[in-house]
Amino acid sequence: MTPPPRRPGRPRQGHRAGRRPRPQLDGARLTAYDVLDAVSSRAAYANLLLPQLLRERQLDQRDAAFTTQLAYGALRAQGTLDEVLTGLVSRPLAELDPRVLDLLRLGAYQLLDLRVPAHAAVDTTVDLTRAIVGTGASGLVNAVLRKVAAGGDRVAWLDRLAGDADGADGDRRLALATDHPGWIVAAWREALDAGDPSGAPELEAALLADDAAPEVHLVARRLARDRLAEESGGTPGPWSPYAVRLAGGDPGKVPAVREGTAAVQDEGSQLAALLLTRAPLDGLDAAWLDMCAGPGGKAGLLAAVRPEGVRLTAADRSPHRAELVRAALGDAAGTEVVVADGRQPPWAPGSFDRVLLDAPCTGLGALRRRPEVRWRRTPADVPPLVELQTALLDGALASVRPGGVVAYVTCSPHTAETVGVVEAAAARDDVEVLPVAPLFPEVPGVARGRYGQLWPHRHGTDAMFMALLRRTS
Ligand SMILES: C[S@@+](CC[C@H](N)C(=O)[O-])C[C@H]1O[C@@H](n2cnc3c(N)ncnc32)[C@H](O)[C@@H]1O
Repeated sequence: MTPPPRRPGRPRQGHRAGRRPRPQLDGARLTAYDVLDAVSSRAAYANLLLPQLLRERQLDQRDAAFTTQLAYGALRAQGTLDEVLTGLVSRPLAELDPRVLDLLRLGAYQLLDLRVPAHAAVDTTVDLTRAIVGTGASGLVNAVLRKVAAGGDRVAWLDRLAGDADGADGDRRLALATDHPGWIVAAWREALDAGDPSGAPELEAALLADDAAPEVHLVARRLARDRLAEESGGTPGPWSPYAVRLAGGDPGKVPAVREGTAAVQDEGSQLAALLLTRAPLDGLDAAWLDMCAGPGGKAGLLAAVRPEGVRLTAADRSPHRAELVRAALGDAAGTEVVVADGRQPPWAPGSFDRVLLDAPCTGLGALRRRPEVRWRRTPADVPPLVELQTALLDGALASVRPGGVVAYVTCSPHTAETVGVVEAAAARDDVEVLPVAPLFPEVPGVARGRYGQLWPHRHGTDAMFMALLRRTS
């Protein structure tokens, strides 16, 4: 086992240094706790912090895998774990010391989801509590976790929490069983058009797919896909002609990724960029715009696949993200990067033949990648984003010439951010909707009415939404 790392963390309370030898802390559990603590106390992103901690603390492979399982799992299951804990603590959870709450989540997750033997889960969490918070708190943690263990496994707890809910209330059971907030379950049901009970199996599959770790996908930008597959040990992706899917390993070690001729990019994002290129167009096809381009994933692919002579402008409101786009485009000829607010485009109206609007969104389509996001996002996040998306789509439609096309893309299947925004624009006299599915005949199950929708459970991609609009005059 790896020796326990020194913990940076917050100052400990209730522990007088020098009086008692510090218990031998479990490095994996301590690191997982530190991730939970950083997420709840300073809104850190686990997928950025965890790899950094694993590197710094040099956990061995087995401990690193256990840490990842613990940290991601407990963050993903947070809402369900909190429902279990709520009935076992005399105060509202929000009134607990946040460190104690995170420790309880960590312990309860081991008991309910990992089936770690009760004595190991409880004792290690009590040791952590004593070291991190103090002896007083360790009594509470001990008592509560023993009650969690006594309540049986996850199924027994779900039976108690959800009762025999069925029909519409079945969503509550589904929410608890798949670790999603109820509003996201309702949003998925709507997006899958799974309003009737026969849609339920797909709804469950869609929710479960959010709980599985995603494969790493690469995009071959400036080398043949077969060569990339060969040098990375991956296999060609099923949908994008540029995609390679990796079974494992560090993509940063693939020579083409290091050299910049390939990059990490979800296959769904590749299709979203390709949508722009596949749209039928009458007349001139010489100027493309990626209006929300940072950090440059789709712009990088567009730059690589555009026909000769096409000029690509990549814009972003954020100077920092525009800088990342510059790095992604490298020295590609016929490209320019501008810092611009797409709601008030600085270029002349109708300047472009094709415009990609990969709009800022809730990111609910990539829940697999960010375990804590489902609990951080709330329904109140949606309306301001819809307002921004609507204004950006207006800007995109103003930027395209009559006869030109706008691809509207989000990494969210939420109906308000997707169909809602596009239908409002499509009601204009000078806009027509072009069906997406015929442009992807090789991708089954992509049609969402006239629009396109990828799903992790159907396509093994993020849940990207795609729509295509043409300016008619
Ligand atoms: C979903 S991300 C784009 C991802 C990018 N297309 C890629 O594939 O790497 C949305 C981007 O929109 C930018 N953005 C937000 N509001 C904007 C605005 N009003 N005008 C232009 N860009 C904006 C954000 O800075 C962010 O980089």
